[in-house]
Amino acid sequence: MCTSIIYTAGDSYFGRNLDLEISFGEEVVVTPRDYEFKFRKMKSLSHHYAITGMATVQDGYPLYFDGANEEGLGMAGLNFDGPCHYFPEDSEKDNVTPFEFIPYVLGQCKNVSEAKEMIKNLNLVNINFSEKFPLSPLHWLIADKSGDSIVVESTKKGLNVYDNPVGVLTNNPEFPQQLNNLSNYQSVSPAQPTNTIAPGAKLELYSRGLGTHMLPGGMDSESRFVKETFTKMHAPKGKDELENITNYFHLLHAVEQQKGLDEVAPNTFEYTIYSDGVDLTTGTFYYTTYENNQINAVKLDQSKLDSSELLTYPLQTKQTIHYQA
Ligand SMILES: C[C@H](CCC(=O)NCCS(=O)(=O)O)[C@H]1CC[C@H]2[C@@H]3CC[C@@H]4C[C@H](O)CC[C@]4(C)[C@H]3C[C@H](O)[C@]12C
Repeated sequence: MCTSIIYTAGDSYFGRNLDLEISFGEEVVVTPRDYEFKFRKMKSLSHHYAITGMATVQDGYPLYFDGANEEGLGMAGLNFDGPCHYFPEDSEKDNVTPFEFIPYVLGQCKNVSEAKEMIKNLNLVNINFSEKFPLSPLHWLIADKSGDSIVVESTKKGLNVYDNPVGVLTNNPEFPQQLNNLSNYQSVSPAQPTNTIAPGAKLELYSRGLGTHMLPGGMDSESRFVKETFTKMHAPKGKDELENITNYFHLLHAVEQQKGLDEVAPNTFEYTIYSDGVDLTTGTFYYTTYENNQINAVKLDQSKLDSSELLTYPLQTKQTIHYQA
């Protein structure tokens, strides 16, 4: 399971929680403008927008989980096992494999509307990266620095693109159902409720925060979708980058999966391996890991972007405690 958001407060911040039981050796990877992206069925891209994100590099190829380009367009792949369906090659369409989808879009599009245009003729073709990295069932949140976002889902019906009015994506079910389910929680509120259940009876407001009493708190994707939407929609906007990025991580950590709570096989637990966020205006990439909740960052270094070599930054997973004298 995973959660991805776009949060606009001054700048826009885009990223996700990666919830899983194993790691793929992911690290922060910057793909400079002249790295040659080879595609299985499309012409390669020898010059493109630079991309920063979380990826595992295999055979010299950055397999991005999520990331953003230098123009402020971000994209994240989240598990979508069940409804997800990829198609055989279609000679009428632009055939892009799921593992190429992030570089294909972020390499060429500046914003959500350009991405929408590019996706119109796209076919997510069922070709895997390798035996070791088989096809994975994903859907994607795509967002830009204006705060706009869309969801892309490839199902038996075809390639579906949905406008996302809440800027949140988790996992199953299909996006229209996730949105529909929010109807059940319309009355969740930061304010204390008024008594509409039994207007004549005297009901005590025995606690603060009673307006959120019905807010779900489970690890499942529907619960996280509702909780994250409520949390993000009511998030304050800070006065500077430090406040905003601090708020941003509070938003993602609100749906963090702690170890021990989501058993996916006997005695094996899925948990939030990392949380990350890119400032879509400056390109600074921030992250925390389960082991280290200090915020780490990689600044976008303009002087290194006109190159063809990947830049990699291993995750800092050691917690540092600031002992006071
Ligand atoms: C599993 C993760 C989603 C997290 C999640 O939702 N976990 C629920 C698990 S559970 O369903 O609850 O058990 C997703 C998110 C991004 C994915 C990588 C994308 C690049 C590459 C694409 C290739 O084609 C296959 C290998 C590849 C490295 C992918 C592996 C894996 O698929 C990643 C990590």
